[in-house]
Amino acid sequence: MLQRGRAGSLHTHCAVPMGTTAKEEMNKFWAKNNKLNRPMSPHISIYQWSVPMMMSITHRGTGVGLSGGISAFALLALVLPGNYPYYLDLIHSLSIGPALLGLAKFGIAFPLSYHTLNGIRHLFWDSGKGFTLPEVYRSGYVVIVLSILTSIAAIAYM
Ligand code: HEM
Repeated sequence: MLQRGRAGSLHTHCAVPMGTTAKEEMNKFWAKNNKLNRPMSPHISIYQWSVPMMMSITHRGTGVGLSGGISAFALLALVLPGNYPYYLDLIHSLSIGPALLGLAKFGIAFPLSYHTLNGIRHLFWDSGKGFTLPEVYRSGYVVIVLSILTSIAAIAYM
């Protein structure tokens, strides 16, 4: 970089020698960490678990789960020979108990309702509001309770 010195004269300023690649720097970084037996960032084992943290992880988990589930459903619909009512009848013919069936339905309904409601919480945060710790907890509990209630309501209609 060209900089003007105190006396006003121009001189070049070279901060980093360009002798190494990013990969070499990373290798050096990890070799040093291993040699000094340093714990790996972000030190997952030393964090104290909290409700907002669990909810954040669950939002990502349900987002990825929904993406995978919907993609799998769409692909199966394309490649399987039968149609939807056929497979629905097939499931009915297995005579699965109501408890297991309810659990399976909850497993489908909950990720969708949780991700949608928590997504609305995220969009609300995007307005710049609701970031005090009590507000984060309060909106979190509202989302958890509403997700469970809407999932149970959806199961009743499934
Ligand atoms: C089947 C429907 C949906 C799928 C497959 C889906 C999938 C995903 C995925 C994969 C992510 C990224 C998660 C991460 O890496 O952290 C995500 C994030 C997000 N989703 Fe969804 N989503 C769906 C529905 C919704 C709905 C209905 C809403 C809102 C009403 C919503 C709001 C959000 C928001 C706000 C984020 C970003 C959260 C952040 O800032 O970290 N999503 N979603």
